[in-house]
Amino acid sequence: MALAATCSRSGLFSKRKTFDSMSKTCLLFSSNHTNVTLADRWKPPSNTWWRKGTKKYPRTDHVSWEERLADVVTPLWRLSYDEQLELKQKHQERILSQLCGHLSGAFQSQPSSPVLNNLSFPVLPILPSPVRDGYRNKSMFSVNRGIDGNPKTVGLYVGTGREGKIVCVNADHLLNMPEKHKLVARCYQDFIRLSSLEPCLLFHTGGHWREVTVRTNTEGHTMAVVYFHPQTLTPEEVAVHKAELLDYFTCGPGSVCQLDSLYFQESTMTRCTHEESPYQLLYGQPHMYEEVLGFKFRISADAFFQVNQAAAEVLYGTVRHLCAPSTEEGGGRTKVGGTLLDVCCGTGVIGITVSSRVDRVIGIELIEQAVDDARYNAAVNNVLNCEFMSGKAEVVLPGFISQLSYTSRGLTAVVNPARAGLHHRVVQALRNQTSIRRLVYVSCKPDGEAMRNFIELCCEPDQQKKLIGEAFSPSLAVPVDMFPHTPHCELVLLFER
Ligand SMILES: C[S@@+](CC[C@H](N)C(=O)[O-])C[C@H]1O[C@@H](n2cnc3c(N)ncnc32)[C@H](O)[C@@H]1O
Repeated sequence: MALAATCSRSGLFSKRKTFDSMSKTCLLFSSNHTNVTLADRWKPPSNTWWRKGTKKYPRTDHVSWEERLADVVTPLWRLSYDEQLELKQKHQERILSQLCGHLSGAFQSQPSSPVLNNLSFPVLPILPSPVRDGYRNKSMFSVNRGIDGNPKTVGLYVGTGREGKIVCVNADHLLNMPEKHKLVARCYQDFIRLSSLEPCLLFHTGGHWREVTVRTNTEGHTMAVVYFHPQTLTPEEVAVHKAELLDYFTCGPGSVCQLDSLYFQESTMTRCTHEESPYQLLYGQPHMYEEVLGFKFRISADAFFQVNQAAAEVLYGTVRHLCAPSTEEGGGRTKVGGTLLDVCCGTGVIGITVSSRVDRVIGIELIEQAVDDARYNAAVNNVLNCEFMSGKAEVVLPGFISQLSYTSRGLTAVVNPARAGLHHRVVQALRNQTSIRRLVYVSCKPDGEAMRNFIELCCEPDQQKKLIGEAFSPSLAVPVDMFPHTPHCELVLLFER
């Protein structure tokens, strides 16, 4: 499909093209892929084997561990950025083609269904990330055996437990990693090598030092969170090692990192929330702050924030436009009004950036710290029409959605779940609240569980699945590149009915 070639990749709201004019210039979605391009030929590099003739050999002997790590974490690093975008565009088109395939099958018995008639919808050209290298504002480094066998190595993994071989490789050469994150990882490695405690490689085999997460913001502020398995240590013994860690990063060699916050979490599970095991502030500021579309956001250690701040502005600008497409009239923006339901709202970024265009925003979020941030963020930005509810959306939403009275200006939903997608009960609640005419789905993995959600939003009414409300139809797709050098991107999909 020639879509990527025919549409400009200038920013969504660039001076040359407005959002509306771009959607008109794009070809309509079609599943006929005729042009074979680099994007079609590209295959992810195999990290375990290389081929010579018909034989396969383990790759360890000719490819460095660093190169193998780059192939795992940033598999597109050998391609130019234009080639990367072309590849991602094709990939998103294939996913949308699958969705259309499912839906056309599902509606075969109803040839006059509006969903079937609306299966040609525009897919805009992928919006590029304004920053391509060193863009990550959050990195998590593991601790495990390095290339030289040293178990106190801090980096990222190559290989899997299933293959029986995991090697922890320093991440210094990765294109998406900022210098500050590399520096903190190196210092943490030096620290644990000095420590008398062992690293925790497998929970059941003992050891204490675990991952470190590093977060930075546009102003260069840095937060580090060190995860620690207490095993059988007493609180007094743990306190000694916490003090050593603090001393190392504030007065010792680690002070070169100039940390603004140092957190410590004693955790016996892969991931613990603040409620399960508190994030203990050893030093500095409790929060990070970031600006998005002119609003200031507080981000707690436990809260989600998009990993690429510059691209997040592009994403949230797109989402705002699709949630509340206000127009400029007489020098000012006309308000769209109505209520916006922000499901999986995190620190409230989507709701708050849309707030001036609607009458009311209701956000729902699982992580307590993120909900506290969202309430704080609304208040600090003087936004008075947002309220945030904490809990699982599948528990909270079905209870109150039917009480949302229909206002003449309507009800819009925006959902931005984690990779696991939305719980079936959330889809049911959204679909069966007929006041919702417009739904914006933001997904970082549209070919995973999100695809199941798309199908449930658009399939024929199904009494058994309690999907009773009128079906939605996809009407516009906008891929946004949040993760240069990787095959991933965000997909913003507008559904209407
Ligand atoms: C991809 S993040 C998006 C956050 C926010 N929309 C943003 O742009 O920053 C997904 C969010 O969903 C939350 N979440 C995960 N499972 C949830 C559930 N069952 N109910 C409500 N929120 C959930 C996560 O804590 C996380 O904050």
